[in-house]
Amino acid sequence: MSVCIEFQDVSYAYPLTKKAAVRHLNCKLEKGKCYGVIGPNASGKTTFCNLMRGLCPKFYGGILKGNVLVEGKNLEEWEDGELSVRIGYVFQDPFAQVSGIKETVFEEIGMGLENTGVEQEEMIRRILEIAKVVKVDTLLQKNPLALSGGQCQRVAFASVLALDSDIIVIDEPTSQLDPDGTMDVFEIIGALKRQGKTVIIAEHKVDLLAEYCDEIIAMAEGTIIAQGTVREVFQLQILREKKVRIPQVVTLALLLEEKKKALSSIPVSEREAVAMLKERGDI
Ligand SMILES: Nc1ncnc2c1ncn2[C@@H]1O[C@H](COP(=O)(O)OP(=O)(O)OP(=O)(O)O)[C@@H](O)[C@H]1O
Repeated sequence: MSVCIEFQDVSYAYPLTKKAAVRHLNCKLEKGKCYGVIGPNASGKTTFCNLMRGLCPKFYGGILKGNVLVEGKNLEEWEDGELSVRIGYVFQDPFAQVSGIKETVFEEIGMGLENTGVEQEEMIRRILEIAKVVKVDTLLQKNPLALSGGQCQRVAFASVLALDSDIIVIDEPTSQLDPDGTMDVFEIIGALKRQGKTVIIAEHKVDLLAEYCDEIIAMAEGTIIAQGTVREVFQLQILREKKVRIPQVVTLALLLEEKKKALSSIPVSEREAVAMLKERGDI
């Protein structure tokens, strides 16, 4: 097991707030795995993402206690520029990600690459390739400030993918997207996983997380209440107690269990549930 991010008893309070946004976070994230971060509104998901990217407290200010280690090195030991290439970060608000200084989507996607020493030919090749993958190839000559929410979210995603970071943190990437756009994002996440990237994704769409993630980190009221495989975490009673959303298929399986009609195990996708029901001859 190779740990790439570790939280050691991390608590953090934003400036001018009395209550810490997150408290006593302890977790280890392994290289090459995909993590889904779930929890109700204001449970601390974004703050957790901001912490691993070093934005709290460097950008936001506030008080940090404990240690956040990236590749074994404490956050303070990382140069800002170095960390921003090592960890790609797709913000919750795509409009916040757009630089506002580039005139075309093409330039916007390439912006992060400009300072990394990538040769121009390679840079153009990468921008065109990624634009196709995230389906913004028809927008390349548009002004980034004239994009719709969904288009902006795709461009923000493309800018981060262009950096080819080993670790990619994505905070609610589908909030502005329709169902097709959402599926596109999850397909990209699947491709990133296959490339061996470490992906951390905060999302409310738990049904999709269950299908794509290796592990789930569940948060409530600023703390991590559970971490483990999708199957382990989603069946925990504490999630229901803390009003953490769980996949519909898990709710159904737990209900069947209550009625003494339990499936052979807890399914985490519709496909699995159908297979289990077929196996015992129910359908
Ligand atoms: N910039 C900020 N200044 C002060 N408090 C903040 C700031 N950002 C977040 N908070 C507070 O920190 C707590 C955790 O918020 P956070 O945004 O991390 O939760 P979240 O789980 O991502 O929520 P959501 O699902 O609504 O995006 C909340 O109480 C929130 O009000």
